[in-house]
Amino acid sequence: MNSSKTADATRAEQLRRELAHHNHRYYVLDSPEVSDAEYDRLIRELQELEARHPDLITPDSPTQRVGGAPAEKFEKVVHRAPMLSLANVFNHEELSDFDERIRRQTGLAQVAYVCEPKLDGLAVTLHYEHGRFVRGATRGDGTEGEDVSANLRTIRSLPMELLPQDGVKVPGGLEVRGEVFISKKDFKKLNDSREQEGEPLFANPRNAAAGSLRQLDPRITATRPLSLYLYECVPGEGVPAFRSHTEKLEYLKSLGLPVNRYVRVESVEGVREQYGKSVEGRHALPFEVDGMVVKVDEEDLRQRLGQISKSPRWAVAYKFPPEEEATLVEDIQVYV
Ligand SMILES: CC(C)(C)c1nc(N2CCN(c3ncccn3)CC2)c2cc(C(N)=O)c(N)nc2n1
Repeated sequence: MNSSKTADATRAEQLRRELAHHNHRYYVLDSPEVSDAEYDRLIRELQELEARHPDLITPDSPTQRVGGAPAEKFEKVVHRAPMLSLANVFNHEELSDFDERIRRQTGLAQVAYVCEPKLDGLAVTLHYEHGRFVRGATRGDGTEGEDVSANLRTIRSLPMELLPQDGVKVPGGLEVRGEVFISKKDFKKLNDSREQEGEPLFANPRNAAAGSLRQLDPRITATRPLSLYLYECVPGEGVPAFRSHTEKLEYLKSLGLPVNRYVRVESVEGVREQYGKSVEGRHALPFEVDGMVVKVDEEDLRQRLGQISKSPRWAVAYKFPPEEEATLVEDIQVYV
């Protein structure tokens, strides 16, 4: 390479690193260090360098998020480890049954549970190799999903390259799972703009997220305000063995991955209390939820409990009652 080309290559690599850092600050930590104008200036400088030297373009460049031509169809992907389902509990008594069965099977007087908002989105699995995002898929039937990598790349909070914080070592291979969703604020903006354009409105954020992620044309997906939170990490070479779920979530955060901050560790009494608060508090959350996911925190307890067919014995979805407007419709039907 001649000197100016080498200089350009060095500058392009430096810009990619800077932009990945600012992307993490803005979309994952929600605390930008630079203005949007400054961020756009950096992106434009990288785009100009890549236009001058197309061979400098790397797949994880922030300029590659906006996706290429549409695919004919989605490729099928078989999940290396099945994506499990969740048994539902609907009331305190069923929650107590869940807790009592675990205490009986483990001989423990008390169990620590992690409570996570149950995001009303769709489950995905993401693969990173040597820290680079290489592929992502929908959950599908738990065994086989669809490769939606090009669409996932458009999600700004999905790092194209892991950003290890405070000296964490990046594993050779990493598979993480989480939920793609659209926040309430972004959903309203999306439907308002569709109304302006005379386009059909989305019924709810979950449908909008599912429809956007399953677009064959990633350029359309890139116009949709998709968000992502990760909550699971599949065991793999170079991936530490975690003592608890909370430790696992800290690890995901330390790699620059977005993790929901509304997560708490509670005793079963605390879960009950948290559930009561969340039924009321769900309207204050920035995203739609249809319950809480209650998970045993300790990894060794999970191992001892295992799973029944497709659902873990160590986690349940603690569902909220359907929204009041649903009952209103029933009343009208009864009245009619
Ligand atoms: C890893 C385990 C199995 C414990 C797990 N599984 C989940 N799900 C399974 C069933 N899923 C599913 N999806 C479609 C059809 C049937 N099951 C949808 C994801 C979780 C979903 C959420 C969420 N929504 O916020 C969450 N915070 N944690 C989860 N944790």
